[in-house]
Order: sequence, then C-alpha cells, then structure tokens
Amino acid sequence: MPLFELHRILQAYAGRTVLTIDAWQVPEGKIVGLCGPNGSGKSTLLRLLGFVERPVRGTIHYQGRPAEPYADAVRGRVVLLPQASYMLRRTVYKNVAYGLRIGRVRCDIRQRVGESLGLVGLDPDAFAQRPWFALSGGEARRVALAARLVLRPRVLLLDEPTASVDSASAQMIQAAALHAHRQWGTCLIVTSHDHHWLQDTCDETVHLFQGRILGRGDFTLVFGPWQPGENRRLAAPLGRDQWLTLDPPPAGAAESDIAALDARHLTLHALTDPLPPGTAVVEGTITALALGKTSGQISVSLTVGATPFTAYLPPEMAATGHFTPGNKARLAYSPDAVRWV
Ligand SMILES: Nc1ncnc2c1ncn2[C@@H]1O[C@H](COP(=O)(O)OP(=O)(O)OP(=O)(O)O)[C@@H](O)[C@H]1O
Repeated sequence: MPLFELHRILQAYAGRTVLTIDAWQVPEGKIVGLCGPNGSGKSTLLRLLGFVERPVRGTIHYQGRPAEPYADAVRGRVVLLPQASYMLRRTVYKNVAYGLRIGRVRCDIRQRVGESLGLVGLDPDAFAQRPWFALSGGEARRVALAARLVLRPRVLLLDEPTASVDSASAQMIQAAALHAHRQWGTCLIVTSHDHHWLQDTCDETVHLFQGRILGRGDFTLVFGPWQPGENRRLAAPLGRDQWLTLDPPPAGAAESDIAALDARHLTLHALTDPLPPGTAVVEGTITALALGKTSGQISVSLTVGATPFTAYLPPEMAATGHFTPGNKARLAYSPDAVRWV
C-alpha cells in the first residue's frame, strides 16, 4: 500500500491555480526529492502532504485512507519542517519538548529531548536552557528539526532544510534526517535546490514545474526565446555559437514556450567522438559529477552558455577519464525527444 496517494489534486490561492496533480503515489519508507524552479509548487505540495492545508479539489490518502488536515491519523506522525520555522518564545528545551507534551506521548521527555538535540549536533547541556532568541540562524534551524525528530515521525517533510545554513550545519541536518530514515524507517520528502544532495540521498527525485509534475529524474528546462531555425525547427540561443534546435510544438511555435529535456534522452560525448546520426549537439563545460544513491547512475552537470544541463554517464565511459569537472564535452540529443511544457 502506498504511504500517500494523491488523486486529482488542485490547489489555488485567491482563485489562481498553483498546483495540479492528477495522480501521484509515494511508497512507504522512501526518500523522495522534490526539485523545480522557484514558485513551481514544491512548498505547496509539502503543505498538502503535511496535512496543514486542504486542497481546493481532490483527495489525499494516507496509508490507504483519505486524511484531513490535523486528523488524529496524521498528527505527530506526518511532520512538516517549513522553510521559515516558527519558534515558541521559550527555551530550546521547551521548544523541542512541545510536540511530545501536546501529543501526550508517553516517554522520558528529558531523555528524548537530549537525544534529538544530540542528533542535530547541539549539546543539550549547552543549549537546552537557552532562550529562543539566543540562537544563530543555523542553530535555530537545527532546534526546529530536533523538535520534529523528537516525535520519531513516520513521515518527515523537509522544505529547503539546508537553505541559508553553513555547510557544517547542512551536514548535521542531512545526517539527522538520514538517521531518522535508517533508525525509525521514516519516509523523507525533501525539497531542495541542492541537486547533488538530492542525487546522493534520494531514492527518486520528482521534478515540478509551474505546479505540475514534469516527471521523475533530471530535466533541463530551456526557456527560449525561440527563433526560426533550419529545417523548420525552432532554435534558442544558449551561448556563443550554441543553439538548441527543436521541433516546434504541435500547436505551432510560441516564443514563450518552454522545452524540457529529459536527462535520459541526452548522450554525452568527448569533443573528438563521432556523433550518432540524426542528432543535434551542443558543447558545454562539465561542472560536477554525482552518483545516484539507488540507481548507481553517474549524473553529469554541464553548463552550455548559462544553461545548466544534466546528463547520465554510462560507467564504461566514466573510465575514459574525459568526463571530469572543468573539461568540455558535447551533448547530443534527438530534436524530437523534447517535451514542450
Ligand atoms: N498562501 C499563499 N497565497 C497566495 N499565493 C501563494 C501562497 N503560497 C504559495 N503561493 C503561490 O503559489 C505558487 C507556488 O509557491 P510554492 O511556495 O509552493 O513554490 P516553491 O516551488 O516552493 O518555490 P520556492 O522554490 O521559491 O520555495 C507561487 O506562485 C506562490 O506565489
């Protein structure tokens, strides 16, 4: 049975639709990443999954049953860490213990609070009695996470958990979330712009764009503006002498249309390699490599002009040593493999 099952979801604010998901399922115990540009609906989706907000239309089943915001079945079990987490005007200890107290969880509260602070790398002796205002931004973020971990939730929804914290705090936040996953089987659903972290950590990554799920995996978005190119194709300038050429959308060319290229449809080539027939090509500089946690797939980030692309590197090609950060490489694609969004 899926942990979450979304059916014909629509969310709108002040009459403006910001999220539409026809059908989507999240399996038990997984780590799912949500990525996509600003405003694509990631936080909105997390709020719906966290049952702190009701969709305008559609149903969300949790463990096979339709669930409502703040229902008993989800309270304390499905827990959201929002981007801007609110702290009670009390000590760190009281902030972390709060969820246990209001949920009347039977446990040794002092021990659990100490454990949770330890998990996020904060020494309970030094931090438990600190007032809420005597914390740095990174410490406050970790206290907010400790206040969720103390509940040992079934689902932990993390909205940009490592945004605007330093790398040491980010590592502690990531390690604490993974501890929950390993120790208690907590399902993690994480939004992040840190592509490499998602790649390293997640069983699957879902790409959102303009309030819709584009698909699983990595996509490159090309925003145009589109111009008439050769063979009745459209072309978008990417950089000096670099053009992405695509077949026009079926409804006709619109300058504002956005193209999505699935990383699975891009192939990487060294500059001297022959190219597959019928493909178009762009040349870029490799900026990073990452190894997918479950897929074992090596993903390569390249920039072509200012546009970041992601492609997958077959293991036999990795051994050639061509595809390392700083090197140039070519990306071949079939112009009819593109999706217009
Ligand atoms: N409470 C609200 N009232 C009105 N509009 C909202 C509200 N919350 C979100 N929106 C709008 O919904 C859209 C999706 O916002 P959301 O925060 O879900 O995007 P996001 O992908 O999380 O963005 P970011 O990466 O910037 O955090 C945006 O256009 C935003 O302005």
